Amino acid sequence: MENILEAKNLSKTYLLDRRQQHVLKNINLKVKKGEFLTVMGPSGSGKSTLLYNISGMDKMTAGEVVFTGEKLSQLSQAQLAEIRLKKMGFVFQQINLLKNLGIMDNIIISAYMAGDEKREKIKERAYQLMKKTGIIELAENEITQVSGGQLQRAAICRALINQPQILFADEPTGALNSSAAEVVMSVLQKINQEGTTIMMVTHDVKVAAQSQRILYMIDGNIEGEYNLDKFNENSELKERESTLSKWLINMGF
Ligand SMILES: Nc1ncnc2c1ncn2[C@@H]1O[C@H](COP(=O)(O)OP(=O)(O)OP(=O)(O)O)[C@@H](O)[C@H]1O
Repeated sequence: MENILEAKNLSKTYLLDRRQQHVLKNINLKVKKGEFLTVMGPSGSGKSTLLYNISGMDKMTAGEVVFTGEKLSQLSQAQLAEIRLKKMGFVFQQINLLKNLGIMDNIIISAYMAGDEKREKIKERAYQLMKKTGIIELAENEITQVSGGQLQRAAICRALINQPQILFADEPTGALNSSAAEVVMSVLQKINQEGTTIMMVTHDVKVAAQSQRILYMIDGNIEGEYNLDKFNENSELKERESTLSKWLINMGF
């Protein structure tokens, strides 16, 4: 399968109290088009930093990231912003929807600001996304009137409004109770099955077990990789979760 994203010797170093802290150490990885990839590892191992650097949200210290054939290091800030707006979607643990806008306006604002399309066309796409994520009845609500799980589904709609090729999700279920997390994960699986590549960070084994491949990071390195592809789509989540758990324990999780 074709790669959508590739990191080559990706490194990130922070200067902290005049000391260099190597948070990503020559990371090499490939993300295949259409796959659902998860990054796990202990707190502080560099998972979020990997997501931010591989998506061009943060500036890598060394190495290269190639996204749909383009080298991110060679792009200007404006070109990077354009790619992030139109080809990438982002979902975070903290759901940063704008408080003074309703659900619908929060979902459509980035597409509307991009200025390429008429509002009605964008709204039609937003309705389709809200239908898919089960929040259609909330379109006219204020964001203070809905639950955390519904808000996260609205955030997913916002992330998908420009039809990105890849969705980056940093702990998308981290702030949710288990039933809301389940719904959000079924939404992510559906989106993935429809063709959007997903790269996600999570601490939660049950959440990770719903993806296809898991990378395990320790101290800025990718120390292992586990493939859940051998399970077919209908296999029990419990079975996937239990074999993944065994592997993670071996990795020191
Ligand atoms: N802006 C920054 N400046 C300095 N150090 C940073 C910065 N961002 C992250 N770090 C450091 O980089 C390391 C990796 O952080 P990162 O957030 O990527 O880890 P993580 O694996 O996602 O952790 P967690 O699971 O706790 O979210 C940590 O030691 C962190 O303190």
